[in-house]
Parts: sequence; C-alpha cells; structure tokens
Amino acid sequence: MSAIPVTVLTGYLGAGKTTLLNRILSESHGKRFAVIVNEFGEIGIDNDLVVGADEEVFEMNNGCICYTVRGDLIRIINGLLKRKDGFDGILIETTGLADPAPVAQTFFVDPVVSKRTRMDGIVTVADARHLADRLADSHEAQEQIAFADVILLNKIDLVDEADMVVLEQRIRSMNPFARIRRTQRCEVALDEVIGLGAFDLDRILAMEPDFLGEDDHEHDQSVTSVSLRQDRALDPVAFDGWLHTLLRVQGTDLLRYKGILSFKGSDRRTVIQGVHMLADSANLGVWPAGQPRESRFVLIGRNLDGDRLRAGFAACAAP
Ligand SMILES: Nc1nc2c(ncn2[C@@H]2O[C@H](COP(=O)(O)OP(=O)(O)OP(=O)(O)O)[C@@H](O)[C@H]2O)c(=O)[nH]1
Repeated sequence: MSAIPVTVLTGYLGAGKTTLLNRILSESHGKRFAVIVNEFGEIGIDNDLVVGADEEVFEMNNGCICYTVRGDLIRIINGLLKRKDGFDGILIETTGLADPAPVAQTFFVDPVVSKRTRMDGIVTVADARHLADRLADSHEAQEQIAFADVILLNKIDLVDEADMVVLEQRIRSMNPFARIRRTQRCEVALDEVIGLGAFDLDRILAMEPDFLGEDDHEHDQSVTSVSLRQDRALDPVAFDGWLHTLLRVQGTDLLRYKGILSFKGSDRRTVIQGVHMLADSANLGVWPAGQPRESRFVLIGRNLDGDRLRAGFAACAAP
C-alpha cells in the first residue's frame, strides 16, 4: 500500500485559505482528495465551504471528501484510512491562528498514520497586502512563513509591483527554500501545491541558501536558516547522536529541517525531515547514477548558530 500524501494548509486569518480550499473542492481535477478542516478554537470556517455544518463528513460532487474536525485529528485520519475508496491525497486546513507544527507532527508520531501517510508539504497562504504588518506583530505569521514548502502570495491585486518585490525578499530572508507563487484568489495549478513529493527536496537542497543571506544581520529577524553540506559519507551513529542532541537542546527553536543524506555502508539516499523535536526518516532509493553522494541538510528556526551547526554536522562524517 503506498503512503497517501498529506498537505497541511496554513495561513493567517483572512489570507485566503478557504478560497484555495473551495478551488480544490470544486475544480474538476479528476483526483480524490480528503479535506480536513480543523475547526478547533472559536474560528469557524466559511459557510460556503461547510455545506452541512452539522455533519462531520460530506462528499463534494467532484469526488472530494470534506471533514470538519471537531474531534481528534488522529481518530479522523484513522477512520479515513479504513475507507475502501482510496485517496489521491489528504489536505488539512489549520485555523489562521494555529501553529501548524502539532498538525504536521501528527504525521510523524502516530504509528498507523505515519505508516500509511507521508507529509507531502506545507502550503502557506499569505495576504500580500497585510503580510508585512503581520510579520512585525505575529509570531504565528512568522512561523507559517518559516514552515512553508510553498507560499501563495495571495491578493496581488491589492499590492503594486515594487511592494511585491520587497515582500518576496523579506520572505526569502526568512525561508530561502519555499517556492513562492503570486496569486489572485489563490489561482494556482493544483500540482503546484499538492503532490510535491518529499517536500520538493532535491530542488530545495540544490539551492545555495548561503547566497541568500543566512548570516545576514541586516534584517533584525529571528527566523533564519542554515544549510549544511558534507561530501564524505556520514556515520549513522554519529549523525543520530548529533541530531538527537540538537533536537533535545534546541527542538523548540527548530521550526523545520530536512535533508538528503548519504550514510556509510548504504547506497540509498536517506531523507530526514522534521518539525521541532519530531523527526522522520525514509529511504529515497539508490543514488542516481552520476550524482555526487553529497549529504545536504537545511534547518530553519530561531537562534540558529551556523558555525556550531556546521561543526557538529562536519563531525558526523565517517572516518
Ligand atoms: N482582493 C482580493 N481578495 C481576496 C483574494 N483572495 C481571497 N480574497 C478575499 O479575502 C477574504 C478572506 O478570504 P478567505 O479565503 O475566507 O480567507 P481565510 O484565510 O480562509 O480566512 P479565515 O478562515 O477567516 O482565516 C474573502 O473575502 C475573499 O473573498 C484576492 O486574491 N484578492
């Protein structure tokens, strides 16, 4: 049974999450998605999405299944995995104020859920008109940008080109790895947000975030990123120890990390990714012919000490 890709959709209040969901629920894309709307907290979702607000589960006429979560996310997903009619993907909307981390972590923690699903990506919808203000005053808004694999910079009709460029630079300085898409009413091809596969890792890791200002102190921003590379194969025990210690000591600061690693004694590519303290690893298959077996690991978070991280990672190289 292949693992079902899960996409977490996040974004500040009013950014356009429901607009994107409506698009997915009503477009004829020929795919079957299960959409889980996280209704914890007092922030309801738009009535046009929740057709029958009393029901927990309902099917849209394009085949998508919509769930509103009033109970436990794991219970809902377990129920969903028991359904005989398969899914092409699961999409979870978190409320605008929610920290996406616990939702993303669910997929690494629960044994059944982590076996049957895989985190495909985190999509953040940002309101281009208000993002700069929110980044200044909201911790959640910063985290939503830092976590993202894809950022829809939405409501571009309300912002001029010069402001957009500044905004994109600002986003880049916080998260050099995310794919940024400018949208109006979240108009975006579905395969830009769903089915990214392994977080688009190859593309992300192929970038040179060092050029994008990881140690750039011009911006007084607490969220930064560090990218690590190593030509020599890693010692699995040393890496495990280093990562465990790092997560124990700095897990709360680590918003997101992901990497493709080459371990001594293995001809497979290992993917490691995580959110805060919880990490997950998987095998990507053998290294493609002609591709250097280089380990690459990127971290996004607060209070990251680049030199220390580089030294720690370098020490994981196998003798
Ligand atoms: N001008 C403009 N308005 C938009 C755009 N996209 C969405 N909106 C409007 O912005 C408002 C908020 O959009 P929603 O999709 O409800 O946003 P949300 O993130 O789901 O909001 P919450 O669920 O309250 O957090 C709605 O009135 C939308 O019609 C856009 O590209 N341009």
